[in-house]
Amino acid sequence: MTQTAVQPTATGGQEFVLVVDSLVRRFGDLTAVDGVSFTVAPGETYGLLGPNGAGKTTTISMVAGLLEADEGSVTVMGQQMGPKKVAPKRHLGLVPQDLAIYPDLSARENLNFFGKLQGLTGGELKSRVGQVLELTGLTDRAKGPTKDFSGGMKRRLNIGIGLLHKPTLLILDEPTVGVDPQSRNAILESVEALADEGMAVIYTTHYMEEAERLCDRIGIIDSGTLQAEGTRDELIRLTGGVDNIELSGSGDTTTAAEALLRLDSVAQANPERGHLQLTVHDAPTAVAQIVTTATSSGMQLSDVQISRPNLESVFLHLTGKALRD
Ligand SMILES: Nc1ncnc2c1ncn2[C@@H]1O[C@H](COP(=O)(O)OP(=O)(O)OP(=O)(O)O)[C@@H](O)[C@H]1O
Repeated sequence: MTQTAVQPTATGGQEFVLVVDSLVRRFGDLTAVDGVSFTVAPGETYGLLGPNGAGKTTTISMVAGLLEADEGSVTVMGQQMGPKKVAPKRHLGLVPQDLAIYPDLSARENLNFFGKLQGLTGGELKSRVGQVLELTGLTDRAKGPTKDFSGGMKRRLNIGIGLLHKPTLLILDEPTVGVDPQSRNAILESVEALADEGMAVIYTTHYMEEAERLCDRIGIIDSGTLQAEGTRDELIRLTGGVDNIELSGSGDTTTAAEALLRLDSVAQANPERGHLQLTVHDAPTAVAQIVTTATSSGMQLSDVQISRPNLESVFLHLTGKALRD
């Protein structure tokens, strides 16, 4: 669960699409990335979740071979990555935060242009462009200059360009920042479809809902360091795994609190006038017994609210600050 250096395997790392080992990158006095290690397996979606300035873009710039690492290494399909390396870059599709499309060309013309740059020709190019237009939901808008597109449509096309050559590993850097809800959903659905087809994906975001929905494993990054990594459930267990239940209503909350504390599921009970705050284990299972006990010990309930920990709680627990400042 906690961060450990990942050793490339005897097979040259090929059981993983990507092995990132102890990466460090400094800008002057600032250490933007400070010993980050993680792996991504075939078909896995790995989320890098952290606030602005955490070091996500710097990390993936080194993963994509755009930026030299000061220390550490990146191995893609068993090949060492770096700014001067060509072979490992063929496995990657990088979708940067900044748009790289020609505004006077249509979506199809942009895809044809970038497809040719990537070495696609003839029937293969035509069929890939058609598939990518479909996947990004732009088939109906394939004609007409892209300068007329919404921000979300431009971003979908940007993703499409990264997919043309069928990369083994797709890297998406905050692909939903500033897009409308409809495009956001279309982007998330496309990523799910690609992962279902077996593509490995790195997805950076500061939206915890996106990480929760898409990612098989999540690395929580702050101040250039991976604070923890694991599945959503593994990360949530780091918070102690306790849930909160708030009972509202009239009656004797102090007596109800005493009775509730005798239940195995209730760890803490704080009575206030008209409210009772409970810290409990496994709220969905425990709630029925809690309601019965509170009612039979003198509370008349008007409302019951359950809140469970999420990745925001994990981030708060690990760093003492909110994910979205
Ligand atoms: N070329 C650079 N020169 C100097 N400092 C840089 C450079 N690139 C990044 N930084 C600094 O490194 C730190 C990490 O930045 P980075 O862009 O990797 O974070 P991020 O998690 O991707 O944030 P965001 O969500 O805002 O994109 C920040 O403090 C940033 O200001």
